[in-house]
Amino acid sequence: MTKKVVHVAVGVIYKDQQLFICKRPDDKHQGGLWEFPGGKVEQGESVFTALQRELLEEVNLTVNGSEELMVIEHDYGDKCVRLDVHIVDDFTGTAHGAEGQQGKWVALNELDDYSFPAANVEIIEKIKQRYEL
Ligand SMILES: Nc1nc2c([nH]c(=O)n2[C@@H]2O[C@H](COP(=O)(O)OP(=O)(O)OP(=O)(O)O)[C@@H](O)[C@H]2O)c(=O)[nH]1
Ligand SMILES: [Mg+2]
Repeated sequence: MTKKVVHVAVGVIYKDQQLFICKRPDDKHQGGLWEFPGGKVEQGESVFTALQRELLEEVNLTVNGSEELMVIEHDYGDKCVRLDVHIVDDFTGTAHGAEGQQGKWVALNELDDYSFPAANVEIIEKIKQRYEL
């Protein structure tokens, strides 16, 4: 039987050589680790609409446009995810953890100081290539 895959829209929020990241609540899947804001794509919803909805809910940003970076499938054992990762550099608003979670702007060359879920290793590699770090 094929495993159910959870489809997730993930936003790499970029401004002036920095990314906005959030800390996942301890009680959630991969809790306590840092993440790029985002969440599940609902039935019948486009990835871009999910991205807009999740980033407004989680970090209070209005996404005007985004660009696909990559799609990653990762099996955590307890859960299988498909991350549809987009670079978000066209947005309005001031980013903050709008659901009470910790959130911060981190310089691209300091990303390695933060622990992310295993699926994010590839994302971070790709970001480094893109911004020539
Ligand atoms: N948002 C986000 N999720 C990620 C990342 N990396 C990663 O493996 N995930 C996984 O993707 C899944 C989606 O997550 P989510 O918990 O944000 O979903 P959601 O916002 O819809 O929240 P919910 O769980 O309250 O419904 C989680 O299993 C999470 O562990 C990442 O960088 N950002
Ligand atoms: Mg989320």
